Amino acid sequence: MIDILTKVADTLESRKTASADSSYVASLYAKGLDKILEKVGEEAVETVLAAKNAQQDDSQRDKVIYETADLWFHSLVMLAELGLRPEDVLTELARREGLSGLEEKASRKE
Ligand SMILES: N=c1c2ncn([C@@H]3O[C@H](COP(=O)(O)OP(=O)(O)OP(=O)(O)O)[C@@H](O)[C@H]3O)c2ncn1[C@@H]1O[C@H](COP(=O)(O)O)[C@@H](O)[C@H]1O
Repeated sequence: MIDILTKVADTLESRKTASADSSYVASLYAKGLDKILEKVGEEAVETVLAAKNAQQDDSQRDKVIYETADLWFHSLVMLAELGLRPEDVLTELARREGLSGLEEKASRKE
């Protein structure tokens, strides 16, 4: 399933030469990084609101998945705009795997 991140990232890369009229991603690139960051922020807020609603109402759980997909997608566009890849983030997560968050935080304070 992680392959989908690579596949979408490849599509996002190919949209760098596409016309803004034919591609939503190309239209975001044309508007620039600030617009992309605005979308990431907007989708993050929508994800938080969906999660809070799902806490009260199980029927809202699908909305959390939908909004998280929007957030991940726009984050991938942000990475692409900056010349970064989802694999870079996955490598960082892999580096952290098994490293206790509490221990890591404590080591920063020393
Ligand atoms: N995964 C996605 C994806 N998820 C969400 N979206 C779009 O993201 C947009 C954001 O939704 P909103 O409701 O926030 O947008 P809006 O109100 O139209 O936006 P604003 O005017 O407020 O900026 C919608 O147009 C969605 O269709 C996506 N658009 C594209 N992709 C992937 O990107 C690929 C390339 O897309 P195109 O460049 O459009 O061909 C596609 O093949 C998909 O794999």
